[in-house]
Amino acid sequence: MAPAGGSAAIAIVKPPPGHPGLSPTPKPAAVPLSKGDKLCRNLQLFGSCKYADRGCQFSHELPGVPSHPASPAPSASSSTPLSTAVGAAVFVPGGIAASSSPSGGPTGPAAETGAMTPGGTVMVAQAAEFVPRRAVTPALSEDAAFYSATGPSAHEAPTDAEVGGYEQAMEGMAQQTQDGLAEYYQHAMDMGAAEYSHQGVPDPALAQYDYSHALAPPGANGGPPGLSGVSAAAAAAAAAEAAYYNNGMGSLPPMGAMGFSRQPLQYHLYHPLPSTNPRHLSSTLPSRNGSHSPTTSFFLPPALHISLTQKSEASQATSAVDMKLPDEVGGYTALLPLDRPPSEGGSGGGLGWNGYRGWVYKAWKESEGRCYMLRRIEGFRLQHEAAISAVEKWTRVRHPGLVGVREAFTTRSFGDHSIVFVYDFHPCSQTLYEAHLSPLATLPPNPWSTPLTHLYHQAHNPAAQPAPFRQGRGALPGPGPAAGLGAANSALLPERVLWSYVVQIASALKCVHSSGLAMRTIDVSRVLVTGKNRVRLGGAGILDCLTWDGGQAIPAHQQDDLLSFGKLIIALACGSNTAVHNLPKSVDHISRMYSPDLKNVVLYLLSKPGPRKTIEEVLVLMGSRVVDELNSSLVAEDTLEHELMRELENGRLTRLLVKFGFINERPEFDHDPRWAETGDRYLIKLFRDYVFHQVDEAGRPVTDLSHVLIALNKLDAGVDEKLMLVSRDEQSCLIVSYREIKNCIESAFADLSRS
Ligand SMILES: Nc1ncnc2c1ncn2[C@@H]1O[C@H](COP(=O)(O)OP(=O)(O)OP(=O)(O)O)[C@@H](O)[C@H]1O
Repeated sequence: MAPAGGSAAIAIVKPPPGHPGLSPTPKPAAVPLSKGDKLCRNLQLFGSCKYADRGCQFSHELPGVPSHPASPAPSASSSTPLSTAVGAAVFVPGGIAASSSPSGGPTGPAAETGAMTPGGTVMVAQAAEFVPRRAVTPALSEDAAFYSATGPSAHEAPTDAEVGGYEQAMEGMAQQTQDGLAEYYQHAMDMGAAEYSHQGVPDPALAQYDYSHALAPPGANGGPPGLSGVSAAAAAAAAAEAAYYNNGMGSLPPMGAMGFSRQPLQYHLYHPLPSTNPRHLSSTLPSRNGSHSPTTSFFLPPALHISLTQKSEASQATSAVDMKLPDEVGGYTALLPLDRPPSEGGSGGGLGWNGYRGWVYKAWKESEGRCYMLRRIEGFRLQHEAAISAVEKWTRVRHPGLVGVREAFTTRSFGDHSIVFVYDFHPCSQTLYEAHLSPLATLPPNPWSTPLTHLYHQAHNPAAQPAPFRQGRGALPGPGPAAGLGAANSALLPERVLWSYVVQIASALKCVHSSGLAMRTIDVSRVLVTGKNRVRLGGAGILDCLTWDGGQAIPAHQQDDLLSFGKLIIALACGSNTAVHNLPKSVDHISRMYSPDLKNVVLYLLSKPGPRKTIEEVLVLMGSRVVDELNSSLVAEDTLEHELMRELENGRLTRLLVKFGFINERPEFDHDPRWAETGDRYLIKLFRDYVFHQVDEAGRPVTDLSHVLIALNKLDAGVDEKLMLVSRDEQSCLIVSYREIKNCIESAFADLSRS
């Protein structure tokens, strides 16, 4: 297309050979120009510069174009769009113009000077490339090589400058990405760091026992010395994997040889810790009326979620090192020691069992797929077969305040004569001593617990003490140690918590004593704290077995239980295990710091044994405290609460059933024998049949308790759900909602009550 020339408002110029629109070859480096030689950018961008005559120092002369092109003569063509005007510049899209001519550029006179951009501006051959101010990355800077997303083609070998610029740009990007990731992973590792220290990594405290020699030397598992536990485990797993594949697919080596060790879960990936941002936090806090916001009420509260996950992990925990323990003991496998060494506040396999040393393990019962706690009494030789039968009685005692007893057996699997007592396992539990009295009571609950609760607490209040159950001491302000009583812990146990413990222990003792047994292990190092303010008596049946006397001394042992109970309260109230040695001072401390009720209970428990001194009497003495405790929210999220809830529910349903009975068993009401058969009452009668008198196709009675409970609960709630009631002769059928039936019952009962 050859323009006529002359009348065109803007001359068509030939794009320069090196223009990126014509050729993918790199742009030659710009020749340095003086200010006066540089083309004004206004001219490039807008086609004119209004400061051209008012001091703009840049050049306004387009090469080959008069500095002030003659104004086009007013003509019809002046109103014609530029692109269609005769002689108008031809729009040359970048990249394709190159193919318009075999010579590599558009032809014609106008092509000599410049090309028109879509904006109608002129691109000039020697114009300096416009570089936006934001373009600061090396790849986009003036000196950088031209970057093509597809990379240089084979016939266009990139120059060193291009390669350098590109690499520099990529390195910059990679560095940024790496920094970001490194920061992210560092954060993640920080959050999970404590987790690693307890999972799959030997607890250093265990090293001082017999297990120490079993610790793998640095680098023994293929990793370099000093390799962290996690990466060492990963290396071991990788080595095992390599061995597996090198062996040929499918020839799996035995598990032990593979040495796979379980990787700790990254909880923060599944359940991010709640935001500490006050704006976000407010949405997770209960509202003023105590209810949670609708957005959060669908989910478990974070603390509960973490605690449950923590307990689950503690149950699954295994040791990454060989503890030199038997593979199997009486059907229990995967033994894991739970004793804490004295350096961590435990007795570390103390001689507290009538002079015998006791050890505690978590173990799995393969046949049940459940976890249990084994307490092994080392070096004990059973003299009387009957002694072990004493444990059988204990297996029948079930109480939420007692660590359940499962069985007992003798074994030589440990290389000696041992007797093993099997109990329910309560993950993440501590003894009362560890929780409240140990000078090291700020340590985590036990070596195999995951520390997420601590992270949670730290995230919210870094200054707060970490352990989940330690809300009593350390966190709350108190008057300080009980002076002169050898107090091991500085803060006062709140009375509310103390009463909670006392009531729970008394309730468990009552159950034990009324079963004709005696605990004999009421001591701060035998009572377990298994949840928030939840305690359970542990070690049941052991002393019965070790000091077998045919059960003759049970009454005396029951009296001892009461005495020990009093001593335990003193120890907790005074914050010291030795406070009981200075009774007058201890009682004085209690009367100053706690209510008179508590002092009375303690004095009663410490009084002389006698036939009239019983646990029932203690409960009477506690009086309203027992009721308070049952209504208390302190025992939330635990068995006791669930049992209480069930009681409440039963009570509610019982009231409902009583109403039913009243209504249906009153044929004589109002001198109308058909009262219960007519009006709204007929509906109730049909509903009673629906709930209690279901029959199958053959007319046989169906006794489905869950159907009864579900129907009664829906009735109690008065839901809108509809149900179909059918008469016994199947001649009438009614569709009503639970709400309507509830209203009928209420009004019928009200009629009865009025009569
Ligand atoms: N039933 C149980 N379930 C879960 N863990 C338990 C159970 N019983 C005890 N433990 C754990 O075992 C640890 C040691 O308990 P133990 O009763 O042996 O205390 P101790 O102070 O070491 O006494 P001793 O060594 O004299 O027997 C406790 O810290 C507790 O975490």
